Amino acid sequence: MTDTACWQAPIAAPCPQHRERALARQARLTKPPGSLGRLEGVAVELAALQASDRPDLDAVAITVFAADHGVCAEGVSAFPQAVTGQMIANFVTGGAAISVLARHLDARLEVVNLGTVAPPPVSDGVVDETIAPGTDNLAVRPAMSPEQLDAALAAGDRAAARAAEAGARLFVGGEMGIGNTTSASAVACALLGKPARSLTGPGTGLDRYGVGRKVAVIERALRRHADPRDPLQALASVGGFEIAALAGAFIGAAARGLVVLVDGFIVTVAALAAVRLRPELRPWLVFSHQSAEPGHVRLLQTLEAEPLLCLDLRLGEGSGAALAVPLLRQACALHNEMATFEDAGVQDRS
Ligand SMILES: Cc1cc2ncn([C@H]3O[C@H](COP(=O)(O)O)[C@@H](O)[C@H]3O)c2cc1C
Ligand SMILES: O=C(O)c1cccnc1
Repeated sequence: MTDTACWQAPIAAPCPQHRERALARQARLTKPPGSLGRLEGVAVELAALQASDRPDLDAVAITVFAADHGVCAEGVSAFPQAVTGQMIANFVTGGAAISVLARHLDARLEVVNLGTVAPPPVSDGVVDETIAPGTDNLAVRPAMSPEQLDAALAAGDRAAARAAEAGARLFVGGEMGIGNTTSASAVACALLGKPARSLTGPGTGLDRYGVGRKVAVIERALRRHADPRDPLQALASVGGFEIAALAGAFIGAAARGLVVLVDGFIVTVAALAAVRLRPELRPWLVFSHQSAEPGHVRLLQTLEAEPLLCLDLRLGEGSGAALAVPLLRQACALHNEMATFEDAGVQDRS
C-alpha cells in the first residue's frame, strides 16, 4: 500500500540506564517507597522515554484533527454533520472545551482540517490538509482509498513534525468529527475481531434504538470489507481521515522523541491501529483517562493500559488528555524537586 511511508520511521526504545537511575532516585526521596503510587512509575517511565534525569512536560502540543464521515447518512449520530466545521471555528476562536484547557495549560493548540462537508471560513488557526469533503459511507463502500489513507497518515506525521519543531515534549492528539464513534467502533471491531455490539455505544447521546441502528450499520460494514485485521485495511475500509491522521501523528511523535498522551475512545482506537502497525510505539503511549463510551475499557485492556483518570468524560477533542497533563507535570516536579533522605537529613528506614 505504502512504500516510503512516514509510519515506518524508526522509534527508539526507552533508555534502560535512565530508567534504573530514576528508580534509584525514587527510592531515595523523602517518602516511604511506593507512597506516591502510580505517579512514581509515571515519572520513571517519562525519565526513560526522555532519556533524562529530570523529565519535563512544560512544553505541550495539542493537535485536534477534524474530518467528516459519510456514514452520517445512516443516522448514526445525535448531532448534524455541520457541527464538525462549526466546531473547527469554535476551536480557533477559543470557545471549545479543548481551547479552554489548552489556554490554562499554556499549551500549543493546532487544528488540522482533513476535510469537512461545511468547512469553516479560512482562518489562520487552521491547517488545511483537506483530502475530500469527508469519507465515503463505510456501510456501503470503503471509507477511503489507499491514497487517501496515505494522505491522512502523512498529514498526521507533518503535525507531529510541527509539534517537535515547536519544542514540545508531550504530544496530545484530539479529534472532531460527527459520526466518528461509528468509525472508531468499526475499526476496533475489525482489529480485535469482536462483534459490533461489544464495542459500540451512544457517542454524543444516541438512545438505545439509535445504538441498535449503529450496531447494525457497523455489522453491515464489517461484512462488506475484506481482511479487516490488517491495520491499514481497517483504517481505509471503515476508518476516518482524523483517525488515520492520529495514527500517523502518534508514530511521528514517538519517532521524534515526544511522549504521547492518549485521550478517549476514538483516540485510543487510533492508538491501537498505530500500535498494530508499529509495536515499538506502545511504550511511548501514556493513557490519560477511561471514557464513559462503553467500548473504551475493552480497548484499554487490550492495550494493557492503566488510565490515570476515570471521570465519566465522553467528549473527545483531546480534553481528557489535557485534563491529565497537570498530574503528569506534578509527577515530574515531585521526581525532580523532592529532597533525598541524605540531602534533607531525614533518617531512612533501618
Ligand atoms: C458540539 C459537539 C462538540 C464535540 N466535541 C467533540 N465531540 C465528539 O463527538 C463526536 C463523536 O460522536 P458521534 O459519533 O456520536 O457523532 C466527535 O466529533 C467527538 O469528538 C463533539 C460533539 C458535539 C456535538
Ligand atoms: O471518549 C471519546 O473519545 C468520545 C466519546 C463520545 C463522543 N466523543 C468522544
